[in-house]
Amino acid sequence: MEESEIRDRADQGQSSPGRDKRDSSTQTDSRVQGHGPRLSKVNLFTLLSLWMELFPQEQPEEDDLSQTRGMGLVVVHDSKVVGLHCSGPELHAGQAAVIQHGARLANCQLYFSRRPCATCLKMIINAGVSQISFWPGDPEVSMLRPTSTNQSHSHLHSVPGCISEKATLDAMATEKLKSNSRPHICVLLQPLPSGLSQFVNETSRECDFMERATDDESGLSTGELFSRCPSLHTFLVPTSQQHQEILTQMHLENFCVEPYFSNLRNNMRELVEVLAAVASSTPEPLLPPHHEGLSQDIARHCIIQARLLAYRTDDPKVGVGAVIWAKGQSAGCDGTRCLYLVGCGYNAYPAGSQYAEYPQMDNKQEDRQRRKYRYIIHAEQNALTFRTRDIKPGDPTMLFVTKCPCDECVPLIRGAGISHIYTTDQDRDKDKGEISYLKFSSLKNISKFIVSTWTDR
Ligand SMILES: O=c1ccn([C@H]2C[C@H](O)[C@@H](COP(=O)(O)OP(=O)(O)OP(=O)(O)O)O2)c(=O)[nH]1
Repeated sequence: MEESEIRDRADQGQSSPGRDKRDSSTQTDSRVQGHGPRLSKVNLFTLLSLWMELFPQEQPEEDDLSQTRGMGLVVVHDSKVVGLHCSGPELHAGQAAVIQHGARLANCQLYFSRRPCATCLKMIINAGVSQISFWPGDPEVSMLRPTSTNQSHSHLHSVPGCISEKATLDAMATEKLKSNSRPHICVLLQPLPSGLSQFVNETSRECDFMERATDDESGLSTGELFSRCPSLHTFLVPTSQQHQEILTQMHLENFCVEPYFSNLRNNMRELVEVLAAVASSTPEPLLPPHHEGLSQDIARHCIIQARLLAYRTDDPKVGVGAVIWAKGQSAGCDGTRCLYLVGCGYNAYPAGSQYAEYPQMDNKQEDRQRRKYRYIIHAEQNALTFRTRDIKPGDPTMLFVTKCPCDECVPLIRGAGISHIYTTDQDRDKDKGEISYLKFSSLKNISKFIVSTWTDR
């Protein structure tokens, strides 16, 4: 369908500031030039949507009889993430977004981890979103699952040619909604920039979490990392035949033509592998028994979100990601229960300056005017500046950040009313001249959890 598209080039039609800057003639530091590639926005939003589908649930939300799968959803406005949602026991992710954002969904772009069902789609279209993108795997109303048996989850791959009437009717309705609606409904799937998989793999192995979690397993291959996260298999349709059948039912038969089909499956697998590398190198925290914040699995889930955001950094050398969640007074309407997103970000040059020629060098550059520190907005600063909700004094508000907050950020975090910080020991208590990390340790009245050991200090 012409509304559906697969982009063949990462960041096609968009600038790639990090790479442009790295190639510029002002680069003199070999470490800067050697920095890895970055995630495109589309890839970042796609990965966050897949990861949201796996948000830890109190009880499994999937209902074999209803055939409806849980889903993840990222709501984006002006290129900023304004909502992270997942399906819960009562509401689908799309419905939850309508309830939480209402008419503010107008002109937003939505990234779903599956093609949403007609029930969600009609409400989202009605809210006036500008674009709906979905992962081209098994849709929300599953086409892999047999209807009339009580087969377990593990059998749902193995039934080709068994698409239920419910799934077929849903596919027809979604197609009708799609062809009669204003928003652009598409598959936005970009290939990873070359070298990104390897970069994520290497940095995951080197990161604090992996070193401490699995000292003896530093040689794990991507495949092995992948096999440690079996839940990620849910995003890949097991056989080519089943996948083609599903795409055809979704009126995406043009995706079944070679070489596009093989490219599609390959791109999907590579993206899931990135998620596998990041997720499998982040162990569950060992939070102390008296801990009043989040459960271990939710804390881990959020730090993985921050780690994904870090791969979108503008800094040619150090990526930092931050995400802020708050706990409301009453149970929320989606699978995140009482938790709602406040904001998220990564370290980058000021918004809108992708073509600007800002200094990028670190402390090793003797000419201080060419150092980056006075120009880069820190991950926490972006998360706070572009927050989608106000921080309410009564609601515990949790910052997850992949690097120890520096002295520039600590007063902002305190001033904003953050009550819990989950971070790492990286550079803590160091004074590096242009940037120092001395204030964090003496920060009072905020609960601090250090990821390297995942204890409170
Ligand atoms: O709380 C913080 C602290 C730092 N940063 C970002 C800002 C800058 O983009 C980068 C600086 O990283 P670092 O302190 O590691 O300095 P470096 O000179 O780039 O690296 P290093 O001194 O570790 O070699 O991290 C944040 O986003 N949040």
